[in-house]
Amino acid sequence: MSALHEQTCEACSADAAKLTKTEIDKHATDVPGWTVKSVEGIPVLTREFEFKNFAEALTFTNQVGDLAEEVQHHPKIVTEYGKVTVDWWTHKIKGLHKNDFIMAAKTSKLGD
Ligand SMILES: C[C@H](O)[C@H](O)[C@H]1CNC2=NC(N)=NC(=O)C2=N1
Repeated sequence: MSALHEQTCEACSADAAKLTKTEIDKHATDVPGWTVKSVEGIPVLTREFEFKNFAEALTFTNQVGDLAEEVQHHPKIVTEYGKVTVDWWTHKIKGLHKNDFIMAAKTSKLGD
C-alpha cells in the first residue's frame, strides 16, 4: 500500500462506511500532528499549522482549498495571522472516512 498522501480520495457517498474508533486510532498513527476532536458528537481530524505572517498563512489556505476542489472533499479552514487550523471530516456520513486521513496527509505535505 502506498503512503497516505499518494492515495486517491474517493468521492464520498452517504452510504460510505464511517471508520470505527479502532480504525480511527490505527489511521491516526499515519498522520503525525493531527488529533481527533469531537464536535457536536462528530469526530473531526484537526491540526494547526504555523506561519511567519498572514500572507504565508493565506497562501497555504489557498493551496488546501485547491486540493479540496480537485477532489470535491472540503475542510473547515480557519486562517489567522501566522496560523491556519484545518479540520477534516465527512459531512455526508457525520464521521471520519479514510478520505479524511488521506486529505490530512496531503495537507501536511503542503504545510510541513
Ligand atoms: C456533491 C459533493 O461531492 C458533496 O456534497 C461533497 C462536497 N464536499 C464534501 N466535503 C466533505 N468534507 N464531506 C462531504 O460529505 C462532502 N460532500
